[in-house]
Amino acid sequence: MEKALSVKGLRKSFGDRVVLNGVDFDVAAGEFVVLLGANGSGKSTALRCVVGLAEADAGEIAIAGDRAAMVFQQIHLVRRRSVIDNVCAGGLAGLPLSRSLSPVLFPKDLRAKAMACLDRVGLADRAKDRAGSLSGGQQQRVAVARALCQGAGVLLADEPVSALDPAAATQVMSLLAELAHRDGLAVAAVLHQPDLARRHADRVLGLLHGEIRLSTPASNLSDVDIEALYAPDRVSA
Ligand SMILES: Nc1ncnc2c1ncn2[C@@H]1O[C@H](COP(=O)(O)OP(=O)(O)OP(=O)(O)O)[C@@H](O)[C@H]1O
Repeated sequence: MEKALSVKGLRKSFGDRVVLNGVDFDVAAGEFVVLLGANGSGKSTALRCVVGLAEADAGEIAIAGDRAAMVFQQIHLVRRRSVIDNVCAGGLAGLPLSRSLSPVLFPKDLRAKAMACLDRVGLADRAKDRAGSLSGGQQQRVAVARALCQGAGVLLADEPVSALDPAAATQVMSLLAELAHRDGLAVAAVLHQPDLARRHADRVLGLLHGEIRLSTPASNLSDVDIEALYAPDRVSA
């Protein structure tokens, strides 16, 4: 499969704390990868380096089309604006400067693109509603639509379901899997739920002590793998 995202030798420290100590991984177009690891193992930092929110100390990051979009646990919609306006905001960077400066009324072509993204996440019928009136799960799907509106081939998600109830979490995970499998995006999500990774992802990567220590087909993820990531001292004792 074609690599859409390739990360090699990624290093990042905060002061004396080495968080990423040579992280290597790839995500192919059409693949859904989940990154697991204990609190503080550097999962978010790795995604933030890929999307450009943090600056890596060293390493190579290659992104097909040069652009990755990201969704977060904190959804950050503008609650008072309509759903469609929130999705349009994802496409602003793609407009010429003169058309992006006063986004009170978004251009017609951008609204059409945003509607297609909303349709993709199953929320076209809620386009005119206030974003704050949607449930948490629906808001996260709007955030995914906003990310899709950026037109990136790589979609990153940092704990996208941690604030959602089980049914909404399943819906968002199914959507991420579909975006990979049906639409050909490369999708990488940080999760704290190994069971959801098993059910929805293609491959699981495990981060420990600043390195990728596990790479396995998601359906093969074992309890021993999980224990080795979250309680390594117990496994080696
Ligand atoms: N901007 C920052 N300044 C200083 N330290 C940071 C910064 N961002 C992250 N860290 C530290 O880097 C380490 C890794 O953080 P990161 O958020 O990447 O971990 P994580 O695996 O995503 O954790 P969690 O599962 O708790 O979200 C932590 O020790 C954290 O305190």
